[in-house]
Amino acid sequence: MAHAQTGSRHEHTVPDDLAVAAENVHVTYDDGTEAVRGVDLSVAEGEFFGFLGPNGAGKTTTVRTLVTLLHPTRGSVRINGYDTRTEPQAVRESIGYMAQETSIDLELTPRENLRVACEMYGVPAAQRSERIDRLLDLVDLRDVEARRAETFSGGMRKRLDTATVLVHRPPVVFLDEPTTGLDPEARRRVWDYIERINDRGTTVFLTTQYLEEADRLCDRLALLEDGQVTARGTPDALKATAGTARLAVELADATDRERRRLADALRASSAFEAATVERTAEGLAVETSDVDDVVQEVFAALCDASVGVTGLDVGEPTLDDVFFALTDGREPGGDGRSDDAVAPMEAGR
Ligand SMILES: Nc1ncnc2c1ncn2[C@@H]1O[C@H](COP(=O)(O)OP(=O)(O)OP(=O)(O)O)[C@@H](O)[C@H]1O
Repeated sequence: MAHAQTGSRHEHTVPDDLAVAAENVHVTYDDGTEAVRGVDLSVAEGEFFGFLGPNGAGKTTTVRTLVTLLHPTRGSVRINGYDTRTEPQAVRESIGYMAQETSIDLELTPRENLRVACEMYGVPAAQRSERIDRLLDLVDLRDVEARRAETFSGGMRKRLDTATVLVHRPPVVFLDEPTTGLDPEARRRVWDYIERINDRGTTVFLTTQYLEEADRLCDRLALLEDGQVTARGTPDALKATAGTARLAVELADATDRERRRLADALRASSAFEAATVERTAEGLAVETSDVDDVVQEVFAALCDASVGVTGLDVGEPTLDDVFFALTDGREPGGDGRSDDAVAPMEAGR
């Protein structure tokens, strides 16, 4: 276990009705590296929370602090209402933590691994067998339950790993890059599984580098850069900050007269306060930050003006666009394309 410097008692109080409540958390390693510099996080019970950031941003350090493996140098953390500093045992009993490195014993079968986990987490003996059966079904390893894990693929090992952190039915699980290195099919199965446990009410705190999945799965996201949260919000809110979507309208008759007639009709409509309309070779392009309303307005204007349309294409911003812009070209979890320092930005809380 790595050791972080321990500091003075926390100066702040944090609410205890959240699954995760971190306030002004700093973590400085013994060599002076300030890996986490003033992080605030609140995750509600049942939430699916995504924690993203480029390599070395401090995600793993933060997660290890939340799960009591490191002490914050400054600041305070409550997990399920328990203080990580004064009640670490209660915190550990109420969480599951899957580290980046697998913690399963490759010499053992899935059933044996789960039995060991049940013992470790103090699952009552009478409940073990049924609980293990259900977990093996949930992670789709029932067919291979008698095989040693060393014969498993990376995806099967990850699924078994995820099952072992759930034997004590923790209300919150922390998953650090659970699908890195897996092929798309294996990744899909791990995501399905994580989604299922969240559907059953488990709070999920996930670090991942797969932004499409983060967009699909997470209720809210935080972006960590250089030890600080620089953006947070729902995936939709974050995408909205990336600015504009672009609607390309291809007209059957793209003469100047026809394009001007339609552009005037579009500009006159009320949804167009936040949109710009420009002429293109094929017809028109509309840039807007309010894509839902504006698409409807475009349709209405096209119909009213009886304009012939041969194509309509909507290009919406993705989380990749958002984070690529925010991190100055370094992708969250990616290999990094620039080492430049980036200015902290706040994208709505
Ligand atoms: N035990 C340690 N001692 C000193 N510095 C460390 C230690 N562990 C991590 N660091 C440093 O702390 C910073 C944050 O590292 P951390 O592993 O938390 O980032 P991360 O966002 O999880 O990165 P990755 O996505 O690559 O896992 C980095 O500069 C790293 O080199």
